[in-house]
Amino acid sequence: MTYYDLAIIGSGSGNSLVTPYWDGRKVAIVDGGTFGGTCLNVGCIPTKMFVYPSQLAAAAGQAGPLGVDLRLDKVRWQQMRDRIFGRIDAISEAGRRYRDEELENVTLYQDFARFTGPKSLVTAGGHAIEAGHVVVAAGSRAVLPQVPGIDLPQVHTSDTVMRIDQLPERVLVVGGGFVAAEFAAVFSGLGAEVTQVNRSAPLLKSEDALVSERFTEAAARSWDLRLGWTLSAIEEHGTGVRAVFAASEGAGSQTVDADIVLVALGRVPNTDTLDAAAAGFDLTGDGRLAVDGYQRVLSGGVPLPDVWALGDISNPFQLKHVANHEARTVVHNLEHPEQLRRSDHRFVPSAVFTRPQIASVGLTEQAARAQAAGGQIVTAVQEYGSTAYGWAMEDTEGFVKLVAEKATGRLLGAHIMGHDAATLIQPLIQALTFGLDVHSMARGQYWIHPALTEVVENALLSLDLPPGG
Ligand SMILES: Cc1cc2nc3c(=O)[nH]c(=O)nc-3n(C[C@H](O)[C@H](O)[C@H](O)COP(=O)(O)OP(=O)(O)OC[C@H]3O[C@@H](n4cnc5c(N)ncnc54)[C@H](O)[C@@H]3O)c2cc1C
Ligand SMILES: NC(=O)c1ccc[n+]([C@@H]2O[C@H](COP(=O)([O-])OP(=O)(O)OC[C@H]3O[C@@H](n4cnc5c(N)ncnc54)[C@H](O)[C@@H]3O)[C@@H](O)[C@H]2O)c1
Repeated sequence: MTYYDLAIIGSGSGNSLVTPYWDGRKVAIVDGGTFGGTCLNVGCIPTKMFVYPSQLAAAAGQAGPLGVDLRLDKVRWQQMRDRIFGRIDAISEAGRRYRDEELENVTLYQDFARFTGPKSLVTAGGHAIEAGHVVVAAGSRAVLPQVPGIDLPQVHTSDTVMRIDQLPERVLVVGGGFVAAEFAAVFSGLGAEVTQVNRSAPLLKSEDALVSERFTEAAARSWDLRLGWTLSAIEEHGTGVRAVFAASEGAGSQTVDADIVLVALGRVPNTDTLDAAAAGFDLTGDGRLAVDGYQRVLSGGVPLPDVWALGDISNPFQLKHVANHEARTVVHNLEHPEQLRRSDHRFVPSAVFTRPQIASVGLTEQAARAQAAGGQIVTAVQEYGSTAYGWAMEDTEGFVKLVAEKATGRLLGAHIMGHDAATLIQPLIQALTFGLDVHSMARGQYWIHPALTEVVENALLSLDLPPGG
């Protein structure tokens, strides 16, 4: 049994916990996967590095109405892939080497581990570890449905699909969430024939209903979209596969032939492989580690001393900026046990880097109405096409939707679909977070003319609020 002052399970967001405070103290980092975790190696970063060139390629099909005839000559997939992973793999390896070889006080165990007690672990290789403080940052993994053929080499998750050797001609995307939306857009933008099949309608159903509805329509215009079908089997067919789907309601089946299949049916926290329940940690109904507002792991509803968790293993958001925020909370709390700080989960934004892009923060209209308890909710929808920059783009899809409380003029939620939505939403995140009311936001500052941000200004002005509200 080796004793450490701090043991961190997971080198994704967990890696940022090794601050100078730990110099001269013994730290163990345990990770059986690729150093740097999901976001760096198989998540946010490589996906967006594919999204950008795919957008450039897709622009060829969008320029015609503006009087510019573009043609997509060729996509050099291998060069694109190698540029992306040439950069990412080097960052991962440099991070691993720094922790493993250069920091004297840190020991890196490149192995999976499971708990034998609240502050003791054993690695798969048999190393027993005990620690004064434990931080669980072991993330989540992709769900695979147990259907015949799921193990075929043509079947991928987001972990493997970005490393394939050539751009497939036909891609089948199964699922209707964030991962499915992003990869369907990437592959179709690059010229592959994409079929997306989802169990239910509409797509992206955690979004505001108008966003889900309009994105589903946009997706159906861009690729072959089939809703209401559940994957039941995959079989080899020539060099590719044939996937069989059963009608989600009623009888009937259909098949889709493709070169590869991307399965994107959600992610589950890695608490099972950690033996978290055996160590006495409380789990939420969906299998996450239960934590309090200070990121302390609970046992029997009570925070365990010096055991912390952060990121996908414990929060329901499954977003990197949330994991980073929680890591900052844990860094502070480890270093200042007398002045614990809470994580702030009030206004967690998200963006889906699909085509068109989507971003949201705060309450959807449906959630706001459910919570209103008699108070009146107002909404406004402003089309990009109603502003000068929207005219420049000849935009027909983009819009900003705002949700506010009538009596107070308080903004409750913002939802954007269209060009640069993830960037355009930032002032609205700021307004929600710092409690800026709608009128002050709209009229208390300049809005650059004729920037696309005018669509946000006009959406704020369109809300039917009392004067000054
Ligand atoms: C395709 C894709 C795209 C995404 N895009 C975005 C995006 O654009 N924006 C965004 O905000 N979020 C995005 N996300 C989500 C984001 O990647 C995650 O929320 C974030 O990486 C979670 O960080 P984490 O530190 O909690 O876990 P991770 O980064 O997953 O780290 C957990 C680590 O723990 C290790 N581990 C697991 N079990 C054990 C064990 N028993 N013993 C030892 N080690 C273990 C794993 O090997 C892993 O390295 C995306 C995710 C995916 C899959
Ligand atoms: N841009 C981003 O921030 C970004 C991008 C990608 C992923 N992520 C994160 O990664 C997580 C995982 O993404 P995801 O797209 O895999 O999950 P998701 O939760 O977004 O979507 C899962 C989809 O699969 C469907 N589904 C679930 N089980 C099913 C089953 N048995 N049969 C058929 N359909 C089923 C759901 O209805 C849903 O449409 C997300 O929660 C997201 O937070 C974020």
